[in-house]
Amino acid sequence: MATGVQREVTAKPAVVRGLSRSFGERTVLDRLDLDIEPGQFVALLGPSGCGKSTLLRILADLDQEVTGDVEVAERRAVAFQAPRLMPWKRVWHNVVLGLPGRPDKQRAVAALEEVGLGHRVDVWPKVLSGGEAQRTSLARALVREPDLLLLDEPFSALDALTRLKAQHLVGELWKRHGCAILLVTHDVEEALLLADRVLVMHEGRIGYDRVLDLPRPREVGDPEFVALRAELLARLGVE
Ligand SMILES: Nc1ncnc2c1ncn2[C@@H]1O[C@H](COP(=O)(O)OP(=O)(O)OP(=O)(O)O)[C@@H](O)[C@H]1O
Repeated sequence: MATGVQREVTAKPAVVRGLSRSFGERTVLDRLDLDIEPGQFVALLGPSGCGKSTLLRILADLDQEVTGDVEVAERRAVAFQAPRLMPWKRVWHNVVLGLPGRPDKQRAVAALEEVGLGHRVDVWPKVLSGGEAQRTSLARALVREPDLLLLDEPFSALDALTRLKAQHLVGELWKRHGCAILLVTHDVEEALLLADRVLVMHEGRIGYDRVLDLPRPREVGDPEFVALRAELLARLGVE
């Protein structure tokens, strides 16, 4: 994998125009527009049921029942809230599952080492802790060298400390790989700690779109951080 290499990617990893998706009578996405720039870390917030996962699934090409235009980088990868590992394959094999050619263990090991799981290569998924399973899922995404990494609440099932560590890891991996990331999250602080840009969905579209120019590493106590958190919570109707 392209460890330490910032790949030159010029095309936008996602361009969405007039995207609509309905389930029966209910319109979940309503003529939504979105551009994601190369290497940009975008956090997507919004109340439960507003359509965040629906949008992510469409970008991952897991749902094609849509109207509108969607162009997404061919090299994309997804990690979900539940790691979805195959219990009958060893951890390393899970990482390279679905890649063309013979399962490449060396490649899997490199990816697992990158997420701090060099010691878990040969075990079965059932012995992994929740945080380890989630990191395996990240390794599986990164081994595909994506231009766009789609993350659907990847940390929400983790305890607070493991979650902080996983957030830090994602920040580091993003810096190293230079891929664009779309992170669906409920957590305003997580969005403000990690993202370059924060989106809030509202009535089936992007209702709020803000580029963050906060210096990194971010500090939760920083006055600008505190002000942004209040602004976002107000947007989300949590005042
Ligand atoms: N396959 C489906 N069939 C019917 N309705 C669906 C389907 N998938 C999603 N929905 C509905 O679409 C709406 C948006 O769901 P979605 O999972 O995208 O929301 P979300 O913003 O990700 O929510 P949460 O934050 O709770 O995960 C919900 O009302 C949901 O019930």
